[in-house]
Amino acid sequence: MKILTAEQIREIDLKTTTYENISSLELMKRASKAFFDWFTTRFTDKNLPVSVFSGTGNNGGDGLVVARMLQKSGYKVNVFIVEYSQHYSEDCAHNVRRAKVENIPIKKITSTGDLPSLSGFEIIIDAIFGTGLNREVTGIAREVIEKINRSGKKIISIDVPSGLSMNGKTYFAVHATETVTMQIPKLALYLPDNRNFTGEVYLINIGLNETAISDAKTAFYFITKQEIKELLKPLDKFAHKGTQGHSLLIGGSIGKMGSVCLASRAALKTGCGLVTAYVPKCGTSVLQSAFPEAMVVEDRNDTHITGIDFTIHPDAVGAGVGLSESPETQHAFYRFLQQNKSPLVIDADGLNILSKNKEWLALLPSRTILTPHPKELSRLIGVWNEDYDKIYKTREFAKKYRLIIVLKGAYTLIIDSENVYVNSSGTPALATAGSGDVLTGIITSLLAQGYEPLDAAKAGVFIHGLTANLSATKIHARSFTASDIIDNIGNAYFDIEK
Ligand SMILES: NC(=O)C1=CN([C@@H]2O[C@H](COP(=O)(O)OP(=O)(O)OC[C@H]3O[C@@H](n4cnc5c(N)ncnc54)[C@H](OP(=O)(O)O)[C@@H]3O)[C@@H](O)[C@H]2O)[C@@H](O)CC1
Ligand SMILES: Nc1ncnc2c1ncn2[C@@H]1O[C@H](COP(=O)(O)OP(=O)(O)O)[C@@H](O)[C@H]1O
Ligand SMILES: [K+]
Repeated sequence: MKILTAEQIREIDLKTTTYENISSLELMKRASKAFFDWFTTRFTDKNLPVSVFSGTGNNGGDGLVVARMLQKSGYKVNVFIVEYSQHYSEDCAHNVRRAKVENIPIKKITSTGDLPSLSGFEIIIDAIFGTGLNREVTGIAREVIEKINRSGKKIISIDVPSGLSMNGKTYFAVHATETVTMQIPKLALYLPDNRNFTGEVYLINIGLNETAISDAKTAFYFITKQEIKELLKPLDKFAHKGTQGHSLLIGGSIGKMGSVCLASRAALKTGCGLVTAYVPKCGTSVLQSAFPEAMVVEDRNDTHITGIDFTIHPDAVGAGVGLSESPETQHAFYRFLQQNKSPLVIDADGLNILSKNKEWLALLPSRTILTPHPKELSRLIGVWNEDYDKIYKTREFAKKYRLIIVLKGAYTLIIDSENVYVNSSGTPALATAGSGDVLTGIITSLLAQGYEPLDAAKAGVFIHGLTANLSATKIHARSFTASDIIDNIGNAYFDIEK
């Protein structure tokens, strides 16, 4: 699914009205009805007092239409118009008139003295600014937003939290508890810098014209379940373990053997036919008792890897989990990179070793997948100022070395030399020890099964996240562990194929 800019969305808006021969007012009604449906399925108690804060543009117009629909269906609604400009958009002005005729309580806020008490309201609907924001929020709009943010109430933003910049760092905006955005994902909603503004983000379909959307060019995408469903290959009736791919996981050192166990088990559970773990001697019995399905190739050294010599022919290699950064291991890793021809995933200490020896990056096969968390990324590419800067620097880095970067986070980003993909699955339950090791195993397995590196990264990240979504009502987020991710990979496949 495409992530688009405010300008592109405006164009799609316009094209929708032209192609479908409807007025902009009609489109506003469609959008507001979609929000109304979302709202009324979640908040069924019509006695909860609702306040709608509307601006004077089309986002405000949406707020007014929503207020009208809510009152008509029996909700108790009050509207506050934040008059930051005397100039109302045509559709907003129309809906102010309609709301007055329908006797909805409306109050204008033009100065500090007009600021209402919020204590009587349970829910605040924020429709002050949408994607039309084009400068810093000042004056009365700022005062209203400060008051809303201090209220401690549930704040539901229509389209975007008012004040959120669509193309740069945001310093001041509504702190929404939920953002209900209209059909097209906006990059700003998924950036960690904006986590205090967006709350939980929902996408609702408002019936924008599909041709208009497909005409829009972009380098930013939101990964959806449908897309992953389409890229997963069916299981061949005549499959046998030799046709399903052989994953090799290289890693582990004394005290850190769990990481390779997790990665190896995740690889097998993701569907490759064979898994071999390459570990130091101290890891052999650990691995074989924890995970009997795996084969083990043992390093000559006891506590950490010093050789990386093997005679098997893996279809993909995942290297780096629990590896350690001792000088002998670094040297072994260098020699491995010199010889390796298999598709490759590098994580954890593998990344740290590369950060210390940046010239080795040139040895990586084209489309190697690196899976850093933000700290590991900063060791590789240096520091950044804010999220947009981080994304562009990462894309440059991916381009320079022909890599695919999986930047882990609440919304994991997959970045190659051209495009940026935002993952849509996952919950904070994944913030648990070994979660990243499991991801390495999943992606390595998909690579071994013959998926293109970009597809392996997208599907792997999506499946990994989905295990947490599917477990949300069965395992409390606080007690969800990396092993629970592995145990739910099968459920994730079921859910995707549904
Ligand atoms: N396809 C879709 O998704 C659909 C979208 N729809 C809805 O339209 C929304 C976008 O509406 P919009 O373009 O009218 O802009 P909006 O955000 O309401 O701002 C209003 C005006 O405020 C002004 N202004 C800007 N910054 C300012 C500031 N800091 N302080 C003070 N003033 C400032 C600026 O005007 P200016 O002053 O620059 O002339 C701007 O034009 C969108 O988010 C969605 O809710 C649906 O209705 C239909 C389908
Ligand atoms: N709040 C969150 N929401 C969704 N996913 C998360 C969240 N926090 C962490 N994750 C995911 O969990 C994994 C953590 O990986 P990593 O930081 O390498 O952990 P570890 O080193 O413990 O294995 C990543 O895939 C990341 O995207
Ligand atoms: K808003």
